[in-house]
Amino acid sequence: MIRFDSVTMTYHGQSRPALDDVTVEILRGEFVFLVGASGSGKSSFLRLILKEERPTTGQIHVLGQDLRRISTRKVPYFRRNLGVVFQDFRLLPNKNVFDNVAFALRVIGKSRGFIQTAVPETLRLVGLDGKGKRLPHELSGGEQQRVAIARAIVNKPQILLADEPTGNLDPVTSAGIMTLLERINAGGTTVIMATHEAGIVDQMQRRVIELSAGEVVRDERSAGYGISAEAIAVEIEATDAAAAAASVVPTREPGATKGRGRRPARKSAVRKGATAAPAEAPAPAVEPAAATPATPASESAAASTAATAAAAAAAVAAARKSKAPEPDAAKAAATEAAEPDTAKAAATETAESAPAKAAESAPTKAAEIDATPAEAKAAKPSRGRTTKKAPTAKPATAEDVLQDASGFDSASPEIPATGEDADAVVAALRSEETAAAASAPKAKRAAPKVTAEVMRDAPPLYVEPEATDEVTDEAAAITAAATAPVERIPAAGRDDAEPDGPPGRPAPPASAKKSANLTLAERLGLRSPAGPRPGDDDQEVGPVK
Ligand SMILES: Nc1ncnc2c1ncn2[C@@H]1O[C@H](COP(=O)(O)OP(=O)(O)OP(=O)(O)O)[C@@H](O)[C@H]1O
Repeated sequence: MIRFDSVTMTYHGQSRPALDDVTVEILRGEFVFLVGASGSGKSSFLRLILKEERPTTGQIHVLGQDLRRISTRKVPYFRRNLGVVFQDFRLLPNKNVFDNVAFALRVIGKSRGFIQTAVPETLRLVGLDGKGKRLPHELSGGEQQRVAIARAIVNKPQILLADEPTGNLDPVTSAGIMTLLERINAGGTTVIMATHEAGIVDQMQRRVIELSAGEVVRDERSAGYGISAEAIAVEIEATDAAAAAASVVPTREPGATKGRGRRPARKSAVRKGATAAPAEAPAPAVEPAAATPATPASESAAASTAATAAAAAAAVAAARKSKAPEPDAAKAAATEAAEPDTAKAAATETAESAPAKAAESAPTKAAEIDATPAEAKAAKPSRGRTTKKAPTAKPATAEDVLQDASGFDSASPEIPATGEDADAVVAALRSEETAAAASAPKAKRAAPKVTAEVMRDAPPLYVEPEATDEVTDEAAAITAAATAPVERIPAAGRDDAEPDGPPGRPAPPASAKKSANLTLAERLGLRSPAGPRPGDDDQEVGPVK
């Protein structure tokens, strides 16, 4: 279904490839997690499948097509087989739920009748029945993501690509989204999801492809998030913090970060023991199918280091972004972040004071930076976590939606064939976006991570109807009574037989005579002949007399 053959992709102007000699095959119906540290190439992998980027070398086949052979003009049509979901939902803020989902269908020229059937059906599938008239800002984050998922699947794509779909959601809501994706996958859709959520990956035990510095370093069936992904994330963040510190503290201990420049994370993973958990034996080299669970001690050390590095980097970055004088505490913490021994102290110091100082001088900028003090604290009990960019639930532009949901590439001169005038739709949406900018939802902070416990305890998103319940049983009894075959008593066998039936036919039974005086509702069993019973709905179903 999807095949990468020795794919290397280097972005324009970059020296290091985002993906480096990647060869993988994903089969129809698989559920695949793409994991790896920030910058390891997950989004680039998804963009290549979408043909938003093209490989520098190597070949990609999707749905049996060599992507090199799909012309720019045909790309929108190719993308109709793919649904895409993002971390920041990308809904049209001034369109209600129904129209957000319908929009992609309108643009690709689906009939009004199709839309009227497909949209409610899909909303029901994602658990949003009855919410079609709500605007995105009237929904919770989880509901907004379900709208985005509904939009991605309404055209029944064969492949669903999800880039950090739970990154903006709290753990319980995230678990609900995962049950939804699982169900979509169970329906036959191939799902590829990039994520940092160790809890989700560990709990679901699906195929895991792990990237590190653009290379596939692990490809396991039924796997967890894996120690190497965590170690890489921790190491990179620590390195980032050290690099940030280096840039603001020109004269410091020469040995403090010697040889610790940003480097291929795979090598870092091998060195994890020396960096994140000095008390532990070095972690094993990354081998396919050889992920070893982290010991609690190494986990906690890793988490502390991650928190430290993240908080320090945030403080320094905030100060640098604001062009304000760097807070001393931030400098010190960032320097210390490179030293595992002082990680904990630095985390506390940084989390409590440095970002606060930085925020004083640049409140808006500081809010944009990842790893706030609260997050740094939240990171403590969890496994080594990365510090992704602070997710922002930004509203989509018309082009985004067209491109993401229906395969319209705004860079492409071609607009897919439409039932409505796509140009007009886009123009109208642009003006709506301008008006909506003021009411756009505020940026959210990253949610706490999903743990395996939360995944286990998450209520299913779909509530299957109860097989039996009181109302159903009662209704069934009434229906059975109303439709039960009438007992026919042969006229010859009755003493009181009256010759009132047509010759050759049995006379109507006594019950039939009696029923002649009943109302329609009574005859159908919808109303008791003895009058309403206690608790009966007193609405009339038919003429009483
Ligand atoms: N448009 C771009 N131009 C240049 N370089 C890019 C571009 N997009 C990504 N990169 C670089 O390519 C590498 C891989 O980035 P990518 O976004 O694929 O990583 P990722 O694993 O998805 O990260 P994250 O988890 O933070 O989303 C990074 O080094 C990144 O800086």
